[in-house]
Amino acid sequence: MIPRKLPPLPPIRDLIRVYGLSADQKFSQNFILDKNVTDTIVQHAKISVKDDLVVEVGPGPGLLTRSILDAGAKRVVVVEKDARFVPTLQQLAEASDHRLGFIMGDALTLDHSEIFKKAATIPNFEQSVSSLDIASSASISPVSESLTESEEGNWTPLDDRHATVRLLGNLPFGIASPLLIQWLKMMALRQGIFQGDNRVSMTLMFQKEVAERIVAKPNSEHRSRLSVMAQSICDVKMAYKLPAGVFVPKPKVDAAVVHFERKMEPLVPGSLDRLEDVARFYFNKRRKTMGHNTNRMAKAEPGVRPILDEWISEGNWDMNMRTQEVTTEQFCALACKLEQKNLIIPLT
Ligand SMILES: C[S@@+](CC[C@H](N)C(=O)[O-])C[C@H]1O[C@@H](n2cnc3c(N)ncnc32)[C@H](O)[C@@H]1O
Repeated sequence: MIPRKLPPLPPIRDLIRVYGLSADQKFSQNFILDKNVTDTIVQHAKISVKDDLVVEVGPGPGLLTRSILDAGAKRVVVVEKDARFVPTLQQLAEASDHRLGFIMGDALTLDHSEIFKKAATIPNFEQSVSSLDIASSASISPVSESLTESEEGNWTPLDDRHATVRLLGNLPFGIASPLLIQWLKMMALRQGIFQGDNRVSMTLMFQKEVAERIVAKPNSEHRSRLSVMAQSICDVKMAYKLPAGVFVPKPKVDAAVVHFERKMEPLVPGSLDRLEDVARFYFNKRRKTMGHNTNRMAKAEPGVRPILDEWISEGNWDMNMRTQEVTTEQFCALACKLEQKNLIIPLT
């Protein structure tokens, strides 16, 4: 299949000037104006004509969106909060051969069924979505073709309702972490665009320091609650580091793109809430030993002591290890035990 490309479009700098779209810090706007950079992000996202749905958060003037469309994506839905971008998004939608739909709204509070509704207005998608109960947990599209040649080659469709859904964004730095946590929790519960057995990936820009925390392995100085939550449910990879000078206006910090692929077998079944509580508790005192933190937890909530003892003896813990040395699997094991016994731990 030959990817459909966009026709020649005015340079993005001209659109910004003509429409008076100077960056507004209220929306954490730092634009990328170099198409080589946005094309590289899209390559890391592995976008292809076979993907069923690509969602972009915060398209702004739309250069990353152009790269997504140039890669041949057949159904792209973008979500943008700043209404000033309506004319440029409209122009891009018209140039896209009806492959692009846009929603003006807040990605933090958006009901994801709106994304499916918008996708359903994109030609070729209608038939597959007409049978979809948007509120249900069904998959979004009965397309199996996209999975037979998945790049890892290890995703086996369980039925013909699988789809490949990709989420991208040069995220507004101000809300990047809350957005990520929200999406990870939705992924865990298979909600919204992460529903059913869809193959889902996310390719997202963060401040470099946040990206380092997300991908940090045990023993890394960057290891954090975010590392544990993300790695419990996704395979994560630092894809692309970008200096601050790539953005206009230039932010105070460098940035990096992280690529996430949802694990077929997450390390915790269902909700991530318990895992978040466990990781928060231990990382609140990250330099303390396991022995110290575990005693602290048992003191704050005595009912948890037998679970902790069991966890420690099963894990054969060295009580002198520090929080940052604990593996994601080990934190997940404790979260699963607490979940099974329906025990809540204190938050500090
Ligand atoms: C860092 S800029 C990226 C713009 C463009 N994608 C680029 O790479 O040049 C972040 C974009 O997210 C938008 N945005 C900010 N908060 C948002 C929110 N809550 N929901 C959706 N979009 C948001 C901003 O208006 C802006 O267009």
